Amino acid sequence: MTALSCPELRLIDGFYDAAESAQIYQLLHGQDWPENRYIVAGRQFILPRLQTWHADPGIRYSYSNNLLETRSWTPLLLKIRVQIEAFLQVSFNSVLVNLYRNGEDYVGWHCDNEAELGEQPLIASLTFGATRPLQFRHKQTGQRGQVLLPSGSLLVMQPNFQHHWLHSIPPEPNLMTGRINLTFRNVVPVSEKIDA
Ligand SMILES: O=C(O)CCC(=O)C(=O)O
Ligand SMILES: [Fe+2]
Repeated sequence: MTALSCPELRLIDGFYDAAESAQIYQLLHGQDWPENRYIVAGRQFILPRLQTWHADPGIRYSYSNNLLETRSWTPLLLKIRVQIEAFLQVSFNSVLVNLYRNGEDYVGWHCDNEAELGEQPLIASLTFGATRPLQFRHKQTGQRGQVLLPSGSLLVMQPNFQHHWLHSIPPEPNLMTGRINLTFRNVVPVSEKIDA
């Protein structure tokens, strides 16, 4: 199965050309990466990748706030954000940066459907460095597929993708090179629940 059989995914290959992508990879790789061990409620978690989270002032995201400090935008991340926003005609206020140091790093099956992303979470996902497959699996039917994400590609996850499908980047033990992924998101403040 290819991405074409998942109508909620749209892949734009070569959004950045090879030279630009290699340069962006190097610049992002050189940023300061935090420790991937976290203690939450007395338990230690080890993320099988490195992450940073960048957002506009005042934007809180429970997933990241449990694990990650919120950083401000770097000039490079801001430049990419502006380019993606102009292309998609959508605005984003945050980005999660994932570094898969080699094929041992991965992300397990999940969907990005936190309440803070709103009912219709469109996510723009950029890849720099090694090509890895994004696998997807239908929540009800179990139907599966994958799409290869080359360096410089932009994958648009349409809102219904998170409603109907789980996704993962599986480990690939023989892969020695790194991959950096940016997922641009729009976090909407969730109003406090008021008990009657
Ligand atoms: O690395 C990728 O392509 C996907 C990352 C992802 O699913 C996430 O950060 O939520
Ligand atoms: Fe995800």
